[in-house]
Amino acid sequence: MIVGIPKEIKNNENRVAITPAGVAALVQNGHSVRVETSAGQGSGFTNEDYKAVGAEIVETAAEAWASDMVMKVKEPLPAEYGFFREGLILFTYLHLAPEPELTRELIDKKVIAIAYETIQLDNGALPLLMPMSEVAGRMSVQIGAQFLEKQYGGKGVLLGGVPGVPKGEVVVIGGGIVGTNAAKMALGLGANVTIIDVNADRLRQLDDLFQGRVQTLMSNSFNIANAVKKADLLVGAVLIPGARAPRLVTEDMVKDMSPGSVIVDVAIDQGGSIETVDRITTHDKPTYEKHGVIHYAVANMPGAVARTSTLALTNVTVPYAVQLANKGYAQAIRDNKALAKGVNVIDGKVAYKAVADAHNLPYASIEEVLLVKN
Ligand SMILES: NC(=O)C1=CN([C@@H]2O[C@H](COP(=O)(O)OP(=O)(O)OC[C@H]3O[C@@H](n4cnc5c(N)ncnc54)[C@H](O)[C@@H]3O)[C@@H](O)[C@H]2O)C=CC1
Ligand SMILES: CC(=O)C(=O)O
Repeated sequence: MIVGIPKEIKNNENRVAITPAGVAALVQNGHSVRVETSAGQGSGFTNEDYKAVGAEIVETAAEAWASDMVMKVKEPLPAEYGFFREGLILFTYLHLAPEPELTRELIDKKVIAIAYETIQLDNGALPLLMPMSEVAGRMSVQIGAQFLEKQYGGKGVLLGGVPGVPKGEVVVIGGGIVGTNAAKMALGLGANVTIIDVNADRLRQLDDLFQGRVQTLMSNSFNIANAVKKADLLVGAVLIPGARAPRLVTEDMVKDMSPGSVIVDVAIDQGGSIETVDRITTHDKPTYEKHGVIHYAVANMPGAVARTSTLALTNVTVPYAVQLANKGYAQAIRDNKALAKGVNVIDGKVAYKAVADAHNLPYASIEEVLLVKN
């Protein structure tokens, strides 16, 4: 199989979908890899690094896309839709629930679109989302701490406080991978931390993990309103896999926050969990202010720490890419239930229920689609 690696084109997206180690793994399995020139630059990998392990360097995005399978990091942007074609395997983050136009293009062009973020193990874990959630969760607090500084428009609160002065209040909604990593960083800085989740078992685990050093709260609008009101830094970290993020923090709750507080809505890639997060921001201009509160809503946070993120991402994506390349997508999906859950669009049908529901489109299970192919 020929595997293509285009250069990422999203604002400040410095990650790349494969490292030289990943190229080596595919080449050892008998595949060819085309890497668009300088695709690895932002992550510290040169064309020569890729050539040394057997990749072909191609000059244009079109040449990289003219492959059997394209691996990317971020969802394709409109400038890339022209490269879609029937039978192309696209293996990348897709976040289709808030992206009707992209969903329609993938359906119409009959792309086999496999989303990193919905590949799911039997225990519910999302192994290809996890490393980037670890990165974004950790970043959310360092970013929030920065924007709380006066010169960035913040209220001038140091999250750890100092002896004799109150600590900052960090409220995290969603106690999964992003939320846990945000809490670790916030505790490390010495802040008071509250984690809100809808899953009582998860709250128990968090209470054990942090040995009572965080306040856990059941997610309901009463608890959220009270917690948000006192937050210096609010981190949005909820997820219902594949679905549009639930809007848990209302505009009125944001109005109740004190001026100069900061919201980091990590869940923006699934549409955002806070009512006043009404746009996606970029690393170039990461924040806007509403009701006196600073809002940060960058959908590719890990792109800013690309070296770490590319290594962490490709550690988990490449083994699945090798399966897809070795077996072909249909057999790979039949053999690997976790991978099958990654299929969002195939043969012009939406094969992930939450995505179909988000767009009021018909849903066809992957089993049905594969049966027709037999
Ligand atoms: N902006 C960015 O650059 C990045 C964004 N993300 C996003 O961050 C979000 C969180 O990801 P993970 O932590 O990996 O997900 P996760 O599945 O590990 O955790 C989500 C948590 O939300 C909780 N939850 C669901 N509904 C809730 C509700 N109504 N109230 C309170 N909690 C609720 C779940 O019980 C779960 O514990 C996702 O949208 C993910 O795509 C991840 C990485 C980078
Ligand atoms: C998860 C995701 O969307 C990202 O890492 O950019």
